[in-house]
Amino acid sequence: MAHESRLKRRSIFLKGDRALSSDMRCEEKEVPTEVQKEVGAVGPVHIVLAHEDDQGFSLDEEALERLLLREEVVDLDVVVVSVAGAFRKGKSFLLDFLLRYMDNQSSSSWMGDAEEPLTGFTWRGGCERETTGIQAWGQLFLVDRPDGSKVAVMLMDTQGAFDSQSTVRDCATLFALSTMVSSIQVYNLSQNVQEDDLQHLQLFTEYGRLAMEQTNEKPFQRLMFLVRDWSYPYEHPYGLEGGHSFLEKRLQVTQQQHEELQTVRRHIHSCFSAISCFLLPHPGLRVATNPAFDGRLTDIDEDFKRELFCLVPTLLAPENLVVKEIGGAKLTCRDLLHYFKAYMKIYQGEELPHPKSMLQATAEANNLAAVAGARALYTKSMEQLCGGDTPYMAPLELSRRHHALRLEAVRHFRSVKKMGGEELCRRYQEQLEAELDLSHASYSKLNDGKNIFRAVRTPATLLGLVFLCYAASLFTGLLGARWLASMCHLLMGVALVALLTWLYTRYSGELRPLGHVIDRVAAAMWEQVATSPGKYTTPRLTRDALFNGYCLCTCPRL
Ligand SMILES: Nc1nc2c(ncn2[C@@H]2O[C@H](COP(=O)(O)OP(=O)(O)OP(=O)(O)O)[C@@H](O)[C@H]2O)c(=O)[nH]1
Ligand SMILES: [Mg+2]
Repeated sequence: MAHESRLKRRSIFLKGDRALSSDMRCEEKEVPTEVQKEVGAVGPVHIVLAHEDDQGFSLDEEALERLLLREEVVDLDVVVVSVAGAFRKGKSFLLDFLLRYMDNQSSSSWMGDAEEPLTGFTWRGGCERETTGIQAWGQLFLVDRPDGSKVAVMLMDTQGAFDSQSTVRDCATLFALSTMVSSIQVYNLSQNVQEDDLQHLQLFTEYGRLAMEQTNEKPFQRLMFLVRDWSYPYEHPYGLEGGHSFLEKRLQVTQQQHEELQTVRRHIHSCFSAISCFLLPHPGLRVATNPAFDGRLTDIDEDFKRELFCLVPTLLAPENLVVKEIGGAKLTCRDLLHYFKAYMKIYQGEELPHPKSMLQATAEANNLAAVAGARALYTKSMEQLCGGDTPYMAPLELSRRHHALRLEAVRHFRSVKKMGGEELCRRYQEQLEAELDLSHASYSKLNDGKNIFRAVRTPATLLGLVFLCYAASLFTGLLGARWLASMCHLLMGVALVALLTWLYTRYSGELRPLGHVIDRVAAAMWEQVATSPGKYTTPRLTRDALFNGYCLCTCPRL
């Protein structure tokens, strides 16, 4: 029965066929869903589509709904097994063996006939990438677990990271997404676990964690480091136990380690509830280099087959299946659909920062550090010159000193060695200059605030107005113009109330918007008087001169 289903699959998705031209292979990729609908055959389904020309990814909601909302699975707890890692490292090839196991769970000969080509998820030799976006197997497998519960198992294949067509953001998005929706993530590596593998895992999982709600729990479930082509069985034997001792050593945190190495390891431990490692031998030269290899078992080395026979049940045996949980709650297929949509929306939005390449991130960090150093230099000197505790300073002098210090800060910025080239350096220099100009504006305001005449401007204006109105009311009263005198009285009352209100706002710190309005009205009146031509001529006060206090002795009104 399982063999029959494999045959049906193969008749439609014979992937190892080297006779196919690359164009034909492209057409083949588009066919599955249509064919599936017509003849009811099962194949890989593109659930996350990768778009050309830097257009990012989109979720094929219909395809995902067809998969997860099927009557027989919709309310079952879901187990999601995903394989992710660098491109061209045998991920899809491995997934096809996982498929064989799921197709034939109860048989010990699940690996299939010796001469049967390997089919299922598209795999092939060559150096160009094959899988794009995220693909799921077009059928969820029903499994009875030892505790009597029934679960639905979904197998997921992911676009390989670091191919020459994807940005760091693309790789991070796909890896993060597959980690977020899977309960078992297989991190597929070649030959060893290198420090950069751990750093990428850190970057990608952090990108995933960022898009999830913050909880104290570990955000992801099971992670398996799967090391392909392991060549040192004399140090750590193949399989799970060798993997365990190897990984323990690799992820060990010691006080002697540099902080950077410790952080990476702590981060990985903090992200997953369970971490394991499996060391898989090389499958043999026919698998790796023969263009006519179609996946048949006779062409694969015995060591590889023996270890594969142990690896697959480690992931998929009923007792080893892990139900997908988010925030401690188990997910059904229906729940998974909602989470998938929600996560996809977050990655399509703009609120998440863009992960960058190592050089780009380092260059930006260099430039930012240089900007910070230059800004600190400027701020320190300006604080000494016109900080909160220093006395009022002539604005022209302040402006002159600002320009000198700004020049010095820019010179300091340019003298620091930075990565990223002239273009990036210029961009950050412009940012620095804009920041220093802003700082100058706030220092100028602070300085203005220290000018005693500016501080008393509002009460002086209002008091002046009160006296003026009082004098006018007396004068108009004497002349017999009683209504005019009443108007002057009224105006005097308004000015008095404004003065008292202003004093209250300054004393209590309450009703600040009202105090601000009174300040602005008083300032407008003051300026009106100060700049009225012809009335106050000797000397004519400019606004700056007035507040500078430069012309104090020659200004009769002050
Ligand atoms: N060296 C080596 N080659 C393998 C192994 N498993 C599969 N291959 C070969 O690696 C090649 C690529 O296999 P795929 O399964 O298409 O690789 P992939 O990681 O899915 O590639 P992308 O979809 O492009 O990311 C094929 O020629 C396989 O025969 C392995 O364990 N070691
Ligand atoms: Mg692939």
